[in-house]
Amino acid sequence: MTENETSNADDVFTTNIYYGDDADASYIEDKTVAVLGYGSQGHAHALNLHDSGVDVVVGLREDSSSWPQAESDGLRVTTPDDATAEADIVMFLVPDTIQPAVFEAVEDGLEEGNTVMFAHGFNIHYNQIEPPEYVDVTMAAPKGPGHIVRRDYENGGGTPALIAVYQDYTGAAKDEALAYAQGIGGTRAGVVETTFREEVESDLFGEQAVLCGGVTSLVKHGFETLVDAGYAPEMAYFECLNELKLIVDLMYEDGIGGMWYSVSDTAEYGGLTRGDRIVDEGVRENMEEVLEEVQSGEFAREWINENQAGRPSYTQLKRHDEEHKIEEIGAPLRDLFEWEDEQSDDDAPEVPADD
Ligand SMILES: NC(=O)C1=CN([C@@H]2O[C@H](COP(=O)(O)OP(=O)(O)OC[C@H]3O[C@@H](n4cnc5c(N)ncnc54)[C@H](OP(=O)(O)O)[C@@H]3O)[C@@H](O)[C@H]2O)C=CC1
Ligand SMILES: CC[C@](O)(C(C)=O)C(=O)O
Ligand SMILES: [Mg+2]
Ligand SMILES: [Mg+2]
Repeated sequence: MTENETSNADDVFTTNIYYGDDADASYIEDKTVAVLGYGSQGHAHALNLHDSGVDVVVGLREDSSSWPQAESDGLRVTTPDDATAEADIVMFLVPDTIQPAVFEAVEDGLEEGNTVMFAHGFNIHYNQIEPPEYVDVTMAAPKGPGHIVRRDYENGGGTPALIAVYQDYTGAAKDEALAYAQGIGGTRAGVVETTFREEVESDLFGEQAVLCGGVTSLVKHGFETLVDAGYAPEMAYFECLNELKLIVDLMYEDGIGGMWYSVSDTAEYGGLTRGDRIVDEGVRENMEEVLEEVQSGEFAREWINENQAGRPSYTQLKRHDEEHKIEEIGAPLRDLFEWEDEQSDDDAPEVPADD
């Protein structure tokens, strides 16, 4: 299939989107990729690329807790600066707030024509990292959590991804980024070409307003409304959190219409008449405010300062969230799912007790 060649896609798509054969693996197959970090995205990129036949070296600090795991997964591991020195492509997959320091530590190992890559453009867009002019700077950003990027790939599928070029020193930056996105499984689902600015702003907005912030707030408000009115927390958990996954699965598979088709007419009428009263114009205005904070750099400054101060608000908010009744009731309910044992562990992220 070539660019934009899907059923009636040409009439609908507004941007370049790439699939399977649009990517040319030769742009990456003779190269060594250093994946710095072996967390959520790091393990997925490293393992997917390795399984796609790419030479991968993982870069980790010497006392890293991820080091033994990466080695037992069959990967070569060394320090970030050694990995950078031997690699043609260096993908930064340590946390955003750590990346500037790691970049500074490895920068001397970058050679002319190498590529510096990101899965999120925060540090480039907000000027926290300034790469030298003699390298390419690109992005391959999966639109999904790393553990799902790995799971999708292993199951023969893929997670959609974005590619972007910030600096094209070699003239091959885009082709190489697309080949990388193919290597991690992105072209199996669709790879959208964008810019660093668009990726950063849409990603931060999406995770704050809808995917992580908005949805958890909606779930907790629904749960609290039922529990405060005297309903059993177990029932409120199944109604407002567990079933959300099942409803979203239907939207994922067949769109919003597919979900309405499967639920009852009563649910459909109730949802169509009440939904906009819950998420109303005020919520829309709040979303616009959140987007504005992202676009102006206000959120980025706040997050950078929060880290410089040792994360006081983050730590407190996280603790508060972990202590919510919905978490207390949810854990034993999930433990008692009869299929829990078979489904666990290889593909489920381990949630540490604390960090
Ligand atoms: N999480 C996701 O699914 C997504 C993330 N992204 C982007 O991908 C990038 C990586 O994010 P994510 O995968 O969440 O990161 P993680 O928090 O999962 O990264 C953890 C990894 O970074 C290493 N690390 C942590 N601190 C340091 C340090 N001080 N020095 C060296 N290594 C360190 C850890 O090793 P150690 O064992 O040594 O602590 C571990 O290997 C970010 O740019 C993020 O925005 C993009 C799309 C989705
Ligand atoms: C939705 C959160 C995310 O942007 C992601 C998994 O895509 C992230 O930064 O982790
Ligand atoms: Mg994201
Ligand atoms: Mg993000």
